[in-house]
Amino acid sequence: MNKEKDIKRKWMQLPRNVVVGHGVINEVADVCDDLKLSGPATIVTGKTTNKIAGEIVHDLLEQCGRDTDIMISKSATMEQVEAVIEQAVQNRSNYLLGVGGGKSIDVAKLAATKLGIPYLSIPTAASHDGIVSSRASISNGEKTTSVQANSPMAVVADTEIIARAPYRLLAAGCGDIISNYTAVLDWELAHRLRNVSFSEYAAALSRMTAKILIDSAESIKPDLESSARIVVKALVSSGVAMSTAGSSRPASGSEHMFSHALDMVSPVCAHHGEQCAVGTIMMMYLHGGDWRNIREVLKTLRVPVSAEELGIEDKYILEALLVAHTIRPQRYTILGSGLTPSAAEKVAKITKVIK
Ligand SMILES: NC(=O)C1=CN([C@@H]2O[C@H](COP(=O)(O)OP(=O)(O)OC[C@H]3O[C@@H](n4cnc5c(N)ncnc54)[C@H](O)[C@@H]3O)[C@@H](O)[C@H]2O)C=CC1
Ligand SMILES: O=C(CO)COP(=O)(O)O
Ligand SMILES: [Zn+2]
Repeated sequence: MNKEKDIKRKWMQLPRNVVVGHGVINEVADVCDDLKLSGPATIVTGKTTNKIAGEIVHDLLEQCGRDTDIMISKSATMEQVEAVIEQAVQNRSNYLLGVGGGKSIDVAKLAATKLGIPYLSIPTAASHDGIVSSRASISNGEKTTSVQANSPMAVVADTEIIARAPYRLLAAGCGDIISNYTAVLDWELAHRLRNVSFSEYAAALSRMTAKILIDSAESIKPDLESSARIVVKALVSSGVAMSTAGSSRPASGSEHMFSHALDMVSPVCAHHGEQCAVGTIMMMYLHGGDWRNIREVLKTLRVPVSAEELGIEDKYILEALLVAHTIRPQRYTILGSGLTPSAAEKVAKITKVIK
């Protein structure tokens, strides 16, 4: 047998340009020129983020003679993806620009992928690591699924804009990064118990990103552009880990399943990264790891560490813990085939997530 034929093939998609810094939004037309993007474009943004950056991007492109349209997306659902596709086809758009939080970027990402056109990722907050990744987290009304999508052709992360966003969003981004620890532990477990394919490089990059962020925790503070820069770099690095793996596995495990479950069961939700952070404390306890240290670092960063701080009732934390394993049944994690009600209460109480 020819052993060379057994070597797995891999196709990694990464952005061509990653532009990070003060005022870089002003370079958006140059980035489009560099990528040879021409013709009409559609900006996918949110109601708030349109005022913060969507309109700026629109005006900058129009000033350069680029016909640009704005579409306000309300949520990260298939419906919104279809609506963007319809508008982009009507406008004969040659490329999209996702401007805003994780939801606008994910909608632009999946719509561009389905249309077979490029897109740019222009985050207005460092709240999630989907800025760079080749995955889109889309809800079908019941569950959030992680869909394979194209990586952005370019990322334009203006740290001046990002630093002006509420600190809570930056803290949420830190939570999303710190959750890499339990995500990788779950991935290793699935590799050992279920023979799930595993990438040492993606896992090491993901863990290293979380470690660098934790080591920088003391210097991450509100209203500091240098803090926004630290977190953006970590989010880019974590997204590259996902793109390297061709899966969200390096950055999404049981703690993310808990967060997605909370989105389903709780009438009130906190930010994605905040919910993942609380999930990380509990899943680290289940893994037998140093959950107390994770909790302390999150407190230093002013990331919520309890149901009360999330603004979510204890009963929904318990409900989410009980259904989290059903969110992605194919994704094996420390939750296995589910927790019993008494185990769920125990983990949430011991880790001080509920009283
Ligand atoms: N595709 C991927 O690999 C990943 C996807 N995600 C997804 O991303 C989403 C979470 O991202 P988020 O940004 O937390 O959610 P989001 O898009 O809902 O934004 C959170 C809030 O922040 C506001 N906001 C954004 N920038 C602002 C600014 N500069 N000033 C004031 N307000 C601002 C938005 O208007 C929104 O109300 C989830 O749907 C999650 O599943 C998260 C991580 C990775
Ligand atoms: O949020 C993610 C990584 O931070 C990845 O998204 P999923 O949990 O939808 O796979
Ligand atoms: Zn996440």
